[in-house]
Amino acid sequence: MRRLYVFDTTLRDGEQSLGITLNVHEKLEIARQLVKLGVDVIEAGFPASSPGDLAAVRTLARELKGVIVCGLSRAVEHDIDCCAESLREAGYPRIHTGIAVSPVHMAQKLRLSPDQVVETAVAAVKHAKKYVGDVEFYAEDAFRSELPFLVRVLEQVIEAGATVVNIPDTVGYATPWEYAEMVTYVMKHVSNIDKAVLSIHCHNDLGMATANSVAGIMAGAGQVEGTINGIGERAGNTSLEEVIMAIYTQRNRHGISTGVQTREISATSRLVARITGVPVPAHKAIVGANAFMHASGIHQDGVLKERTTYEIINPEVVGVPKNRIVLSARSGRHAFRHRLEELGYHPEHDNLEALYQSFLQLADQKGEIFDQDLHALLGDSGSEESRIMIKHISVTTAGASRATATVTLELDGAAVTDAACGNGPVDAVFKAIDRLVGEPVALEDYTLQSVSRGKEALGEATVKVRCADGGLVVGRGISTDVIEASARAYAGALVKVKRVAAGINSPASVVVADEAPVLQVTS
Ligand SMILES: CC(=O)SCCNC(=O)CCNC(=O)[C@H](O)C(C)(C)COP(=O)(O)OP(=O)(O)OC[C@H]1O[C@@H](n2cnc3c(N)ncnc32)[C@H](O)[C@@H]1OP(=O)(O)O
Ligand SMILES: CC(C)C(=O)C(=O)O
Ligand SMILES: [Mg+2]
Repeated sequence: MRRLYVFDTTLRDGEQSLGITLNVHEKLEIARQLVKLGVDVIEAGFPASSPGDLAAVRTLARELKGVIVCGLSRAVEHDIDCCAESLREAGYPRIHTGIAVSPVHMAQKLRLSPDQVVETAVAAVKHAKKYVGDVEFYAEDAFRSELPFLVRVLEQVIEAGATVVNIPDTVGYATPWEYAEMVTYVMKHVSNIDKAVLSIHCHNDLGMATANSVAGIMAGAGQVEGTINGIGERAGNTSLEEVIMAIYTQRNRHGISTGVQTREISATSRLVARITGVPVPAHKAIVGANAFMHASGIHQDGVLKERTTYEIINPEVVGVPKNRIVLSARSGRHAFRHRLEELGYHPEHDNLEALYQSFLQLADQKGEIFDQDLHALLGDSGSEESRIMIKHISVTTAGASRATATVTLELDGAAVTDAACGNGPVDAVFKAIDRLVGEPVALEDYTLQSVSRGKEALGEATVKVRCADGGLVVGRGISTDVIEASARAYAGALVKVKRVAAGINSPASVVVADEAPVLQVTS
């Protein structure tokens, strides 16, 4: 296996993200996690940029053990002196210095001729070498440079003592095959490249930082640079976790390994997101909240039969305890039954189909279905012959306490409609149902509570009614609409009373028609 070195610049290039400034405590907390993650190099900051960053790099250099701690500088003596000063107590210090090599940067930004750039680069490396043995040179904007000139610069800085040479795609302009071509070109034409490690550093302006980095690694680069969660200047840097996992998942095909403890990836990502305040998009590869969730029936069925049908990474490998099957209207019977069984329910085949249809109806209203929804669904279902159906409810309110409700029920196979007034919509609906069902009961108690999470959470209404014989009957109703939930609870209680009176013992239930709008409220 070829060993790839992993250079983390979350605390330097990552910190160049708009709106992020990390203090020493925050840098140290992230850096300690990066050590656990097993990166080889931590670029801790740009010591010349401010006294605070110099102090932060100094603290990290002193505190971190068993890892190379690096500081960035321009090819300017003062910057290099600041790096050296901040790295004095590091076990393994590295100074990362360099200068831009593309025509536009040299002419417009630096206002230096190519010869002056070579001279400045060599002088910077020599100056850094006075302090540390390990000097990395970056050829900024290397991808837009003229390759023969890049070769000339790299040969001379290696000659001056650079141990690592970095050829960044500073503005994220490359495509994978072009970046790989540049790596191949450098390896072939830089005569002394065997005396240094070739490093790659990509930006994500065209969304290709990971692809370019992997292409560069396949072409032979020995070190990859990037940040956790891909944070960084503009559109960000290469996401290290993506590159690491690309290398890991393909290790048997490409024979490349890193020293990274992949199980620390998820914790590292969460820590960086928390401390920087930059959230990780849900669909982000490896560390996004959805990365190991399966949403559609065909995928869920596949994963339940054999995980690798739709998962190329075992979530445990990156520190995610397990994948998740998310139930929604796109779920099929396999996933639905699987979750019910996990929750301890073992419905018969026929009942399962009825439950599945109720589940779909609910999922169409609600989106994601949580376990509480399933518990509610199970408690709310009954056999076909014990049902009454709420076909339609319309409520007109006038002021806070007057309402008229018109309710259509399918009762004993026939649709019946009646209307009633009440002190508010729920009272009016109850009175209309009273008229339709015709059982003499007194409402003893009515409660309403949320039983699941989310904007479309289910409301559960519970009613207690006292029958003519003095007994108490309870009805429960579940819906995303509280009036509908209340109607289901009340109708359920009344139908139970009716069935008990008729000597029928099977459980009663109330279902809602799916062919018509159930509820209409006007004011
Ligand atoms: C691609 C990258 O990510 S590079 C790293 C980016 N990081 C940072 O910029 C760190 C934060 N920066 C800072 O704190 C400041 O910009 C400092 C301390 C570096 C410099 O501040 P100032 O001295 O005020 O200069 P300022 O930033 O305005 O301009 C940059 C100067 O450095 C020059 N310069 C830029 N890069 C380099 C380099 N690699 N080597 C030598 N000179 C350079 C520019 O040409 C310009 O020079 P000029 O003043 O002669 O025109
Ligand atoms: C300073 C260098 C390494 C850099 O960040 C870049 O070129 O993107
Ligand atoms: Mg960069």
